[in-house]
This record gives sequence, structure tokens and C-alpha cells, in this order.
Amino acid sequence: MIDLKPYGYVEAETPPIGLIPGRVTELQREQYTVITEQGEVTAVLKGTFYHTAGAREDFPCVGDYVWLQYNENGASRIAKLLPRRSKFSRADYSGHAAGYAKTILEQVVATNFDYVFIVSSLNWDFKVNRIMRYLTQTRQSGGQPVVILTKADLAPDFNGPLADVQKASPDVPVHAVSSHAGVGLDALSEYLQPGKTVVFLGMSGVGKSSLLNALMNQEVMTVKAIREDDSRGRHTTTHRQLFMLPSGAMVIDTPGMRELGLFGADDGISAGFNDVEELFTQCRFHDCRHKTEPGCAVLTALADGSLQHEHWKRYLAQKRENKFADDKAGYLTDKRARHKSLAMQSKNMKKSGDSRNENRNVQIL
Ligand SMILES: Nc1nc2c(ncn2[C@@H]2O[C@H](COP(=O)(O)OP(=O)(O)OP(=O)(O)O)[C@@H](O)[C@H]2O)c(=O)[nH]1
Ligand SMILES: [Zn+2]
Repeated sequence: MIDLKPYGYVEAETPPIGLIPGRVTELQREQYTVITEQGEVTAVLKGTFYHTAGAREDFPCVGDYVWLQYNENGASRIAKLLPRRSKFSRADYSGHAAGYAKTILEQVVATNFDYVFIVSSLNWDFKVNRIMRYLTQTRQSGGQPVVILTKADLAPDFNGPLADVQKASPDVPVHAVSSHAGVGLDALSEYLQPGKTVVFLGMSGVGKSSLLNALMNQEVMTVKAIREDDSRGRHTTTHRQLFMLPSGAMVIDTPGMRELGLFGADDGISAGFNDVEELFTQCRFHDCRHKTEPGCAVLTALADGSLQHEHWKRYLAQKRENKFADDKAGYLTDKRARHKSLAMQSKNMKKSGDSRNENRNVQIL
């Protein structure tokens, strides 16, 4: 028999005969993995869920405590969702036409966590305002916020940023850590107590997977920047969603949580580099690598001093460091295509001399 207490289960009410308690550790499509006193079981929802659940919110997700009908020979059946003490949800647009705001469902992505680690990098991209926005989100979730400033090894003097966060939110604990150098992790044991659950909130590339790996003492999440020499024989189990740390605390890391982190992306990672990205659209070749290519707007700007070398170097460092860089290329291609079609359109308009159409086009874009 497995004791569910280490999974944070508090029995407020004894389940009726025939049902046993459990905690959802994974959700893939409609199939649940639930840890129960019988061990880890695969489960589906009882039919009544589909009839009585008013909104998607009522469906169990990772972190939830449930009662289920245990089935020794096949899928168990989740019969009841127990009350949640905290939750994060996001809008679910699936199957709904854009603009039909009323039909957008709430999709709960993680529940029953005690702490929310607001993870932010101490590199040049450090922004107190973004942390404050995550703080608001966290306070609405019911979890207790803890600010984790990562990559301390990249910022020899992190006392400044640390003090900035402390000043902006005096009641919230702030810690600087380096997953790579193993610095500052011990201080987190205050939160990582047996039976406690933590979720990470933070933008892509801030080091959430690296932190999880460091806390797990093993690689459970793939970190994008793979070094050539150790990429063989990696042990990764990326599908797991609720991780039990050696300390006895749990970390929920769902794709849904990662998407939440992206909500801050509007002022995103490369917002400080608009000027650089504008230059890309002026390079002669659309696949310019800005190294030796003729007609490269970046090289020209570096040469005439309108682009600072330091600024360019920091941009390149960011590209190396962040996964976002990958998506950025696609974004820029789109942007360039938009520019081009806009230019073509206005050329055609000018030819036909129809200025009303031109105006209409500007509005559409
Ligand atoms: N120097 C330094 N780099 C780090 C540290 N932690 C993470 N990184 C690097 O930052 C990059 C992103 O790290 P990840 O752990 O994948 O970031 P993530 O937040 O999980 O990113 P997503 O999976 O996109 O949400 C990688 O290149 C890491 O090697 C650190 O403590 N120090
Ligand atoms: Zn170029």
C-alpha cells in the first residue's frame, strides 16, 4: 500500500465504499495517470463527468485529488473531483471561432500547489515589471509566491536586481540561484518540504527545466542547448508532469504551465532588440546570417556606428541562450513577407492611382 500523505493528500472526508483516493500526476488527451494507494494507475473519467461538468473547469487536471473506482485489470474510473486549494487556468480557444469571446472555456492546467516559483533570469533581460505581473497572476491562483532569479553565475553582481524585486514586493521572498553552478539551491529547501507542491511560472528560456533537473539531481527535462560531447545516452522522461523531488516535495511541470509563462511574451525576450530586428528586414538576402554577406544592414550599421557592437553582441548572446531565438526566425520571415506584400500592394496602388484602396489596405494591415 502506498501512503498518499507524501503526495499532499489530506483526507477531509472518507470516500464511499468502492472508491479510493488518488492524485493526478499526468494527463494525456483523455487518459489520466493517478497515484493511488494501489500504486500508479491509468484512469479515465466516468461518463457522468461529461453529463454534469458544466465547464471544462470541472474536469480533473494534473495536481488534482480525486476519488476513483480502482480496476485491477484495466483503466480505473475517476468518479469525483475533490475541492482545489489553488489553480492556474488559461483560456481555451480550441474549437471556437476567433472573436466569439463568450464561448472561450477556462482550461485548468495545474492545481493544488503550495508555492509558485516565479522564475526570472538574471541576465540582461531582467525586468521587475514582468515579475510583478506574474505576482498578480500568482496571487489570484491561491499559491504562495517565491521569486527565483536564475543564472546568478551570469550576473556577478546580482544584489542590485535582488534589491529591486524586494523593494517592489517587500512581502515576497526572493532568491538568486544558479542551476549550473549549484548556487543558492539549498535556500529553497525551506519550500521543498515533503508533501508540498510547487509550480514554476516564467518565460521560455529562463531556466525552469535546468532548475527542475538540478532539484531532481538528475536530468528529467531536456534542456535545449545540448553539448556535443554528452548528448549521447541522455536519460530524459519529458512526458512526466508531476515530479517527486528527492526532498519529498513535488513539482508540477505541464505544457499548460509553460504556455502561461508565455503570456508575458508581448514585451518579450527580444523587446529590447527591436532596432536590431528592424535591420534584418533591410538585409539584401532574406537568409542573411549577418556575417560576411554583401548588402547586410547589420554589418553596415556596425560599420557606421548606428548599431553599437555591445548591443549586437548581447543580442547574439541571447540568441545562443534562449530557445525563443528559434521561433524568432519564423517570426521575422513572416514579418518580412508582410513588409514585402505591403510594399507590393502600395506599388500596385500607386500604379493604378487609386488612393482610396491604398488607405483601405493600410487599415486592414
Ligand atoms: N549560465 C547559466 N545558464 C543557465 C542556467 N540555467 C539555465 N541556463 C541556460 O538557459 C537556457 C534555457 O534553459 P532551460 O532550463 O531550458 O529554460 P526553460 O525555462 O526550461 O525554457 P522552456 O523549456 O522554453 O520553458 C539553456 O541554454 C540553459 O543551459 C544557469 O544557472 N546558468
Ligand atoms: Zn544581414
